[in-house]
Formats: sequence, C-alpha cells, structure tokens
Amino acid sequence: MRGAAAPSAWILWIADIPGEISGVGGGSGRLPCSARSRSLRPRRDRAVPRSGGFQLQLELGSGRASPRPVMEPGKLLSGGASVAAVLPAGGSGERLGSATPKQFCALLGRPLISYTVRALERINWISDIVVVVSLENIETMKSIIEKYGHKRITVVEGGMTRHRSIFNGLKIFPESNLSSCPLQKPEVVIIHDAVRPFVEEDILLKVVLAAKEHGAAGAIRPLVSTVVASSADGSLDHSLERARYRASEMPQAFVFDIIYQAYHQCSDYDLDYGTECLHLALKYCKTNAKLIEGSPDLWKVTYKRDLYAAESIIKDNLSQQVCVTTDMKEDAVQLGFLLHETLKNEVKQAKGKSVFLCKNDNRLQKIFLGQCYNFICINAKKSDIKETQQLVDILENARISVLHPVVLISVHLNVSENMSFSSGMEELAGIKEFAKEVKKKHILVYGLLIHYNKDDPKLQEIINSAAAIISALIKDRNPELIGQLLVA
Ligand SMILES: Nc1ccn([C@@H]2O[C@H](COP(=O)(O)OP(=O)(O)OP(=O)(O)O)[C@@H](O)[C@H]2O)c(=O)n1
Ligand SMILES: O=C(CO)[C@H](O)[C@H](O)COP(=O)(O)O
Repeated sequence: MRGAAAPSAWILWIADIPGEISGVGGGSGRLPCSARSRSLRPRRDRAVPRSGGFQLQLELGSGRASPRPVMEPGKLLSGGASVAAVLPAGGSGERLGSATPKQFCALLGRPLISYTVRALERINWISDIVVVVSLENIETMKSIIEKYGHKRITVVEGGMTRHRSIFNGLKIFPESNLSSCPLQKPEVVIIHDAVRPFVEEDILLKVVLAAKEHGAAGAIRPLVSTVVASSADGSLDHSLERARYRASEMPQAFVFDIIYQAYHQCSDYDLDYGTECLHLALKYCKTNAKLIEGSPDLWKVTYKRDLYAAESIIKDNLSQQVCVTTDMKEDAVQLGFLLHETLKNEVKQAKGKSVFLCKNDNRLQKIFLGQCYNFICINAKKSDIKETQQLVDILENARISVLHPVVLISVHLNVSENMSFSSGMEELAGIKEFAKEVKKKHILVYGLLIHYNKDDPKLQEIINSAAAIISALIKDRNPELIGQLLVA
C-alpha cells in the first residue's frame, strides 16, 4: 500500500451490460515427434469460397458477468462424460499476411490464442486442453501459458496441415488409461480452432452432449453468400440452393474413439487436403454428426480485418461494466452519483443501486471476480490522487489486469469558484508520471478535471460531457492517452 491514507469508506456504484469476458498456469510441454515445414505444406484449392452503457447491476454478482462458481476443474459433465479439448494452432496464417501467425497476433496486447485458451479453460468440466503448435512456436506458446497463468494445458507439436495437427493432438491421449501418461483419454473430445476466440460455454455444452448421443456434433451457421461451382473455362457450372446448405464452423465434438479411429483410417490425401473433421467421422466411422446452430461470434479469424473485428468485440465486452467509487466527502458523493446516473442513462434498461463500500469490504472482491475492468475514482480534492493510488493498489493485489487492461479514470473536482482551469492542470501534472508507472501493471490511468459550481444551471451539461469522455476512454482503451488530463 502506498503512503496515502486509505479513506474509511467508499461509496461505489456499478453500471453493467451483461457479457462474458474471457483468463488463466503451466503446460507440461509434451512433444510427439513430427516434422513440419512450411514449404512442404500442401496447398488447398483456394477457388472454393472459404468461410471464412450501462445496465445497472442491481446486486453485486448478478448478471452474466457474475463470478463463476469456484469448482474443481476437470469435473465430469453431468451424465458422467469426461471431456478434453484439442486446439489446433499450428498454422502460419497465410491469408492474414502477417509475419506472425495469426494465433500469436496481439489483441489489446495479449495473443489471440490466450483468449481462446481462456474461453475453454474457464469451463470446469473440460479436464485437459491440448494446444497444438508448430515446432518453432513451442517456446512462444509456453511463455504465453506462463505469462497469463493458463492451467490444464499440454503443448503438442503440430503437423503440416490442420488435420495432421489435430491428429497429433489426439495422439497425446493414451490409448489406454493404464498408460503412465498423465492425460486421461476422455470420453468426448472437443476440437476447436485456436483462432475462434469467442466460443461460449453454451455451444460447447451443446456439441458435447450431442456428440455423446450421436458420436459427433458440430456448430453450423447460415451461409452468407451463395456457393457456386465453376466449370473448367471459369464460367458458372451450377449454384447451390443457399437455404439448404450451412457453413461448418467450430467447435466440434466427438466420442474420442470415433474421431481417433477416423484419423487412423483416413488416407494421406484426407490428411493433406481435407478440411472437415465431421466428414472424416462420417466417411470412416459411419457417424452422422448432429449439426447445431451456433452464434455469429464463432467465426474464424482469417484475414487482417478479422483481427480488427476481434479487437473491437473484446473492447466492447470490456466496456460493459463500470464501477464508480468515491470517498464520503459530500462534493464527491454528489458528483459521483450524478455521473453514475448519467452513465447509466446511456442504456435503456438501466436500474441502479448504490452500495456503501468499506475498503476491506469483501464485496469489492466480488466486483473484481465479476469482471469489472473500468473504474472511475472520484478524488474529492482537485490535486489529490490518493483515492486513485489506493484503488490502483487494490486492483494490483487482485491481479485483475493480468488478462485485460484495466481503465481507471481519476476524476478531480474543482468546486472552487475562483480557481482557474490552468491552475488545476498544473497541480495535477503529477498524474502523468503516476500513469506511466501504473501502465507497467496494465492499468491505464486517465485524468479528468471537472470544474463546476454546485448552483451552476449548466451542471448537468458538464456531467454529460464528463460521461461522454469517460465512455470514449473506456471504449477506446488507448494506451497512448494515459496520464492526459481531460477537462469536462
Ligand atoms: N498445419 C496447420 C494448419 C492450421 N492449423 C490450425 O487450424 C486452425 C484453422 O486453420 P486456418 O484458419 O486455415 O489457419 P492457417 O492455416 O494458419 O491460415 P491460412 O490457411 O490462411 O494459412 C488455425 O487455428 C490453425 O493454426 C494447425 O493447427 N496446423
Ligand atoms: O470451419 C471448419 C470446419 O471444419 C474448419 O475450421 C475449417 O475447415 C478449417 O479449414 P481451413 O484450415 O482451410 O480454414
């Protein structure tokens, strides 16, 4: 804790739009041998189209962003199935056209694959997650696991094609549970592309339960464009009736023995040119997969624009909940409440409740577990950042910025009538250095000066301007703007 004395109590308001935000130790780094070379990689036929506010949280911990129940990982799914997952991540991302394979491209500073890993890792009924990466990226993957504290991960070396990588991932599970291998062969295995980060528990559960019943299952989506076939001279041969067809997406799930047998029996041609696991289960194990409609967010990051879209979705998810804190001083409370009301009015379904929060109140922990990544700290004194400093300490101790950057807006009130803006700015110049320091902890601090007079008829206008600035800072999460002192 820094030198600043902690306020005896805080008032806190939370504004929330429901939404899941993806998070968390050590891989065993088991490597079956398999050579992989980019130049030897078979090319597939590219001619075939490729598919590519604030609602107020009433009770702390309510809504979709509420803390998940703390359960032992690796629990059996109800009905008794053991479930593991294989994430193929051994590609080079040619279509994206970056030197870095897309699964390692950073979104808000964190590699894409970490988001996907977190999306599966947070599900306690998935016992093991096998991540398949190319030989040259094994160390990168291990450092990602270490840095973001991912758990239950085994890293396996990939193959020249996606099918070969998946097969390598499956081979890591022992054929017999009597083997000395620490990974137990699961009853059902999920296969999910590492470059589809927004997979939700709901669809995973659906494909797993359907796979248990039917042997195989996969997520589908309506086609966006019509599929056509061209003749040898490049003219239209025929087109498919769009409504009858679906795009096959991920996740998919399989009874382990079915997909394992399918991969063992399939030809080299299948392994080198095939793109569909469900097809292998059908062709080699006579298993008709159950098809399950998935959400639009299941799309695969393929092109550069998909990276931009993914980052926007993450930012959007992160901006759905905001927590306004202030100490007990009258001006701060009044302003905090007005600000809170204004922020909350930005969404229609707003219903609010304020709670008093002592600094040791364990409800603060619930807010962190509830995945709030935006904090507005109202400092009663214009030039004093002690409440902000204290909140930074609490955030740091709670380690919530490990997975996502936290936005902290340090609001300073200038209620004095004779104080000019410029003198307010001077006194707050220190916030720049403070923000630079704190950025190392992945906490983005911005300053906001609200100069007002309680009886000013334009007070609401000033508050509206403050709320608009706050919304923009939260939505943008721009690390280059930290330490700037904005004026409402
Ligand atoms: N030899 C390969 C090729 C692909 N994949 C993985 O399979 C998933 C889906 O494949 P795709 O989107 O085609 O990825 P890339 O092959 O990397 O992309 P591109 O086809 O544009 O080169 C990705 O997570 C990718 O890393 C893999 O594990 N091993
Ligand atoms: O959508 C899928 C259904 O199985 C796969 O992700 C897709 O086939 C992968 O193919 P490619 O690696 O060529 O993009």
